[in-house]
Amino acid sequence: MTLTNVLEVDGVVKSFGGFKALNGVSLKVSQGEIVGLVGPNGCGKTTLVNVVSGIYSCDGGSVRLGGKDVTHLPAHKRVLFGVNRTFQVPKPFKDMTVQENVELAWNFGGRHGSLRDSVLGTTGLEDLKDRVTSTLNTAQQKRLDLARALATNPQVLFVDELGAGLNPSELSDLAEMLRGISKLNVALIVVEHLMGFLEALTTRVVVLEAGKEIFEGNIKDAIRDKKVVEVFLGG
Ligand SMILES: Nc1ncnc2c1ncn2[C@@H]1O[C@H](COP(=O)(O)OP(=O)(O)OP(=O)(O)O)[C@@H](O)[C@H]1O
Repeated sequence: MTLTNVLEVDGVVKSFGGFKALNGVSLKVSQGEIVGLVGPNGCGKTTLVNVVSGIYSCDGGSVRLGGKDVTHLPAHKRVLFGVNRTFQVPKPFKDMTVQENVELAWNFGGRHGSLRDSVLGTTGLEDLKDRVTSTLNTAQQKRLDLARALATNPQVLFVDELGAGLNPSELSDLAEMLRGISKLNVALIVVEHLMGFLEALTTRVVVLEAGKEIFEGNIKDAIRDKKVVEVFLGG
């Protein structure tokens, strides 16, 4: 079976002043794949999410979505080419209900696709759809962030530290939810520090350090890799 690359990031560079937060990072992800993106604090994970989703422009390299070069498109246009992301700190419209937030995201995403009607079910928010968002707890707000991103019908979805602060039972529900989303042919790039969570979820991890990729492969091999161990444990 030939897998289609829905995301192709090639040699991306991003600088802040004289500091290179990303220094030639490449990444290919195929339809429905779940890839872990890991590395120590400040290695460039969120910057990569911001560059691919179009929040930041890049200073070199290219980003292709579904074969289309989107390197110079702003975030709101890239959404229409099938990329979206969640945020480490969710920022829903707090005075709106859960359903209204999802509707707004669906409008923003160009009103495409069939996910709109199923996202509340997929993210376990059906019973909360009429709740004003400010009354949701942290785990529920994170699920709403996921629902809003899904409502734009992404082919590629970055999930940025969605597991942080969740208890083991909430983490297990989240893993199940993400597996369900990948079965809808959405490619997931999961940014996470929780290695156990990633081991149960991903087929492949990419490890960044100081803006460069230092490992790509199976997580079992990653935790035995000399360079990876050095980066995480200082040797
Ligand atoms: N807007 C910005 N302006 C200046 N420096 C930035 C900016 N955004 C990120 N950086 C710097 O770029 C580097 C990479 O940051 P980034 O947030 O991508 O790391 P990260 O791997 O996501 O870290 P964490 O695991 O802590 O979330 C850091 O040194 C950070 O301070």
